[in-house]
Amino acid sequence: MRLALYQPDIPQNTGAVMRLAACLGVPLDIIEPCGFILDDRRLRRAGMDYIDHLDLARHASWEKYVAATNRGRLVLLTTRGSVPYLDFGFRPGDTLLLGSESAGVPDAVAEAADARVRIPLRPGLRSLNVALAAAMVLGEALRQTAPGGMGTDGIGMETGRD
Ligand SMILES: C[S@@+](CC[C@H](N)C(=O)[O-])C[C@H]1O[C@@H](n2cnc3c(N)ncnc32)[C@H](O)[C@@H]1O
Repeated sequence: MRLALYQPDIPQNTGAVMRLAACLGVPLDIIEPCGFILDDRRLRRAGMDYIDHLDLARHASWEKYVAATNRGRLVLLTTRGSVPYLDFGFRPGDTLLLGSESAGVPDAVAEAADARVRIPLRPGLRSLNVALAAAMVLGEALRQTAPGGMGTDGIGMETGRD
């Protein structure tokens, strides 16, 4: 299982996804350009020292990401997905791709995905924060594919920080 962020806009969100990926032992791909400088201090603050435990790959463009990665299925999280994520059968090699905060992903990227899943929301409400959407779907994907394997119990890194 991997996570991928398509052209993220908000460093605090990217920091939160980095922390999620580090804590659950899931590699993260960031598809640039980002709406901020990737070593932005706001991102460091959000990702804190968890960033140092992250398996991170950066890609200069969508085309370079597609060419460079040897991955399984690309599962796009999108509010326009046809399949509710709880009805989707995840596989261990899947990459969960999330869109940018401002615009999601372009049609060409959505069409290149092998599947498009959505988190059902109450009528009239647009979308979740990208990091929360990532956490919900990653939790379900790991529950299905790695029962009992959502990382080791690393409680108490004893850094004195949350
Ligand atoms: C703030 S949302 C993007 C909203 C954007 N205006 C759009 O139309 O896609 C950022 C990302 O979080 C994920 N996301 C948020 N809510 C979601 C939902 N209900 N179902 C699936 N993915 C969701 C998607 O990957 C989305 O591209």
